[in-house]
Amino acid sequence: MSARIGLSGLVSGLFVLSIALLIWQHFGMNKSLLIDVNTTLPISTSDDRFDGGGSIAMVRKTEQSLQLNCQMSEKYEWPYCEIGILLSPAPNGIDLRSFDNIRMKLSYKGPGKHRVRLFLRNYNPAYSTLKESTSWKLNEIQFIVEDGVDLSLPLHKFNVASWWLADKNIPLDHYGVDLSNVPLMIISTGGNKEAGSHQIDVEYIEFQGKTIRREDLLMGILVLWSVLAIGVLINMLYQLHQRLNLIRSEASQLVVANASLKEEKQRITDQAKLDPLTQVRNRSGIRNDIAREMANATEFSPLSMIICDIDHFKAINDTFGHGVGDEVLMKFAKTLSSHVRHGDYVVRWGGEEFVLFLPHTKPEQALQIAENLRQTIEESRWPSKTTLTASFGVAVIGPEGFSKAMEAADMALYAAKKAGRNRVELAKP
Ligand SMILES: Nc1nc2c(ncn2[C@@H]2O[C@H](COP(=O)(O)OP(=O)(O)OP(=O)(O)O)[C@@H](O)[C@H]2O)c(=O)[nH]1
Repeated sequence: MSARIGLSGLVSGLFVLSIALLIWQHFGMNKSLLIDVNTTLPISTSDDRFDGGGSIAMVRKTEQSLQLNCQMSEKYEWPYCEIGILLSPAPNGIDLRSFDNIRMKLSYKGPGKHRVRLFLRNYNPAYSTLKESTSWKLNEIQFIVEDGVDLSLPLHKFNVASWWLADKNIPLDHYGVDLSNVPLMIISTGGNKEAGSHQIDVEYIEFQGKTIRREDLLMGILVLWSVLAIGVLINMLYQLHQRLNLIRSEASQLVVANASLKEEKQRITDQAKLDPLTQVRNRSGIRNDIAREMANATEFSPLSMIICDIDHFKAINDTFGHGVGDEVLMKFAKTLSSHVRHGDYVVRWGGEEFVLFLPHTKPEQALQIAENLRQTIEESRWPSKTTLTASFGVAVIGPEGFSKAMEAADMALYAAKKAGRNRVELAKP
């Protein structure tokens, strides 16, 4: 919850910051480079006499302007006079790319059209040499001066003089306007061939721009939003990873708990199948096993059963008490269990009566087992030095079913009891 509040706070904060920066950039963040009569930059003149012409240029500072006086002669095909202002000594010019506009106030007196050219010469070692300033790229713009009117020239309107490109054999890669390293600015008469006196007054020239360009600011804001988005994404992945780990650990705890519950359930189920006193099976604990053994039994490999009942057990209880009676029952069960095979079943059927189920055992074999048990019981030592005997009824669980076999075994037991006890009887077919 608090992370969500933190995130929405961050998004709102960044949104407000972005808007504030854009507004500030639009109305503020201004920078300028002003050149007027007070400039300390080195100023020079040149004219077409260098090219064989006869025009004479002179510059002076008046109270309000830099003044170019030009005695234009028609001797040269393209007569001109110009003022050069050294912005910075080559090869280190100034970078004008962060400016986007030039404001200026000029006035022009003289015959013909009052055209003026502004050159921004760019130095680049790829095509420029220090000695020859004509090798510096000729970025130019031409305009007509209206006296006393402020002019505004966007820098993107400049182009490179085509005659200069041809004259200097400039490779195609360098054809475009380049204002990244400008040492020299030139104000020149522009294509006006009328002979006579021409006067250009430069009141000021101001390069205007923004300390941060709109494109750069937008890029910066985009980067900020991208960083935020990536941060949020990484945080979400981290949170998901943490939750996944938590779920995994909870799942493994559940697996452990489930396994121990299963164990406990199995223990309780097993316990429920046992007689609590003697720890042999009880009746309900044998049901499924007997059903299975009956299904597996065949005529040649039958399932036999022996019912055995302690003789005169009541007398033991009466003589020695129930505690001794219990001890006798426990030892009796142990004796039965230790004298049958693994895979046979010993069940306390109730009171002092036990039933043995013997898979894959024929009646004569069951009879022999019962006889062995009878002898063992008779010969064993019993608690309180009492003597003990038991009677046995043997039967086979045949196709007639369990109840019939149980009935037959019970009758055999009854016969054994009737015949004097401590005997084994086989059920009548
Ligand atoms: N100590 C003890 N006695 C039990 C338990 N279950 C049954 N008895 C006793 O076992 C005795 C069984 O007596 P009877 O059914 O008369 O049989 P008997 O005395 O063995 O006589 P016969 O079977 O005819 O030889 C009763 O006194 C029951 O109280 C038990 O868990 N512990």
